[in-house]
Amino acid sequence: MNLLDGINEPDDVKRLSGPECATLAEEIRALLVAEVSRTGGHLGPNLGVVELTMAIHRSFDSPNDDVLFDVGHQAYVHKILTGRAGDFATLRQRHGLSGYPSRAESPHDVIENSHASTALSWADGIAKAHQLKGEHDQHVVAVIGDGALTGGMAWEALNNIAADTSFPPRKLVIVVNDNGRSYAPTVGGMAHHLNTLRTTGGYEKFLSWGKQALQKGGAPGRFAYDALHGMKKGIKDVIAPQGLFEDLGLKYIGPVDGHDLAALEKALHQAKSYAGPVIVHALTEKGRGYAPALADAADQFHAVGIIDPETGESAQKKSTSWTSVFSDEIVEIADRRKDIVGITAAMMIPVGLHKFAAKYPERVFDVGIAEQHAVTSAAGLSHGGLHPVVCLYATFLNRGFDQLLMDVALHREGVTFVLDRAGVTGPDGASHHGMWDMAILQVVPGLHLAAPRDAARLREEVTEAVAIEDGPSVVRFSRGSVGADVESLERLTDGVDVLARGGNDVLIVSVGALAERALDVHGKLAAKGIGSTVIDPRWVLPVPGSVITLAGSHTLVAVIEDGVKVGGVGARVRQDLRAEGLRTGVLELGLPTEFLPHGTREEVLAEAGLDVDSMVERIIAELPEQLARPRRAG
Ligand SMILES: Cc1ncc(C[n+]2csc(CCOP(=O)(O)OP(=O)(O)O)c2C)c(N)n1
Ligand SMILES: CC(=O)[C@@H](O)[C@H](O)COP(=O)(O)O
Ligand SMILES: [Mg+2]
Repeated sequence: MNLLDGINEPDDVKRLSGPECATLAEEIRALLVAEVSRTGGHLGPNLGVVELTMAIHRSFDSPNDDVLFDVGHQAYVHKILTGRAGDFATLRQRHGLSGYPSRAESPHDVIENSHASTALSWADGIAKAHQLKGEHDQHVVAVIGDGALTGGMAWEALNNIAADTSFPPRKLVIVVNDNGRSYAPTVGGMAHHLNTLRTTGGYEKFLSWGKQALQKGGAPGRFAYDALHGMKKGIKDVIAPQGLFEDLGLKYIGPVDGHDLAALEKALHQAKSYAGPVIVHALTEKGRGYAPALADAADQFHAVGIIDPETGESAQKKSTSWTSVFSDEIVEIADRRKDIVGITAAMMIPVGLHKFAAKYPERVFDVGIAEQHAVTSAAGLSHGGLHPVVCLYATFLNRGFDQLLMDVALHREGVTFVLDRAGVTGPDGASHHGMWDMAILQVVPGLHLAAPRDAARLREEVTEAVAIEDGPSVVRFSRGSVGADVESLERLTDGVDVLARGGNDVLIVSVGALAERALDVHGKLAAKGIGSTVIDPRWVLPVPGSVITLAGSHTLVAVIEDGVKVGGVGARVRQDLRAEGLRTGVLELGLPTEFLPHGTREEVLAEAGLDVDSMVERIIAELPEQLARPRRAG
């Protein structure tokens, strides 16, 4: 019988002795390695917060106290301590445990959104609500990583939290989980400050460290140390971010060894008793206790697939990913064009800029988890005569929409956006599906958006995109493996590819990576005596003219797209048809305006009605009505 079997809620952790806690930590790490190596997930981040999460749940009273996790990818230990240890075999699977906090799973879970840098704003709001409602015994604890602290929202929140002059003061504890990494080492001035603390172990210790270092230098060293001590205030503001935090009006406690449970609990109890907002700075190690993760220089097993638990080696068969195709193509483009520069928001390898950065380090910028800054700094780079390629996961572009609209498009700056993980992604769930980009971007004046159907078109359309210099260009593609190339029968003058011909009952407009599926629909319709033409516009926004022309000669247009149908390409085709006075029916086969669950990409697409059979059925059901309607208005 292990201790984990007896952990069903935080009180069960509170009752453990110190040695028992050490045993429990070992059991938790063993469970994480055993289960996550089978399911895939955020192994490294969670191995790094075992003691930290235990200390939080031993020091506070969730769910009466709110325990928040920024991003939430590091909440597996929280789930284990709140009664879900037995569910990890279903992690990130359809109807299984979410990889992020989930209110449907537990009252202990609050933030489901996996977009970084939001937890402090949540905490500020909750703390204000407790205060206004007179709930003065409830704490809000927000765990935020050093990476998420590079996001602008975190500083907007800190600015407000620090302004709290209310009485009684709000009970808000910010736990900085500082492992020095996002995926790779965290970049930026904040990281430098935190690193200074990490290396000198805190301001006071910094001075004694300085004293020893300087006194080794004899009399001059002693003089320098005295001068240093005399500049205590100045040094404190420059060297120790507690100066940064304390100058904001926030109490700073730390740095604390994030793997020393007793020290953590001492700091958290000190924070709990402090009258006002307080920061506890914990130093942790991503991948702690698991040698393969610690040996992984790239990202210390930030997000793993299925791996061999003994070696950490991938146990999945190798395949060509969309990202790898882009990663090679952008280097070839960078070879040809010296004005091309790349920008990533703390995801150099995941978005495929690492090869570009390795060959031309001065031409690739990692701005931290700061998509808004990434987009507007790209407008600046363009204004300065370069052509930036901003590489993000599609879902994270949501955060930089205003900057794209008002800094890039309004000024007609030539910036290219490469959106990886566009469409249904799968295991990361609702806030990770990249399903809104085509809908929100179709309102941007002067924007061109391409959705490549395969590797050949990806290479082609990225090259075409970086040639657009008078406004934003976007290329969006899926997560995971890219299929075989889908060749066209003919390319029309405006770049639209005809993939199949077979009659004028239906014009199937295939957007992006769903081309093979569109051809399967074509084949199944033909087997039922329904003739269709399949086209891939390649550039879907604005809708090419030949799409509208072809639609005018078909009974029904079916637009298949891996994005929300409200405001999607299908909706745009309908608008453009009506503007031409054409009454051709349009069937928008896109995603519903819903938050879609986690699962495999196939499962989620099927549940959204984008499996082949469902689409065939919907087209057949729609046809009779269209056949009975006049093709032209009036
Ligand atoms: C807005 C946004 N951009 C990018 C990401 C992708 N992402 C997930 S976790 C992560 C790194 C987070 O680093 P940190 O906050 O230090 O947490 P750690 O993994 O080190 O525990 C990134 C960039 C995200 N979730 N949200
Ligand atoms: C939490 C986060 O945003 C990323 O780590 C994400 O989970 C990675 O997704 P991929 O597995 O698609 O790279
Ligand atoms: Mg980190």
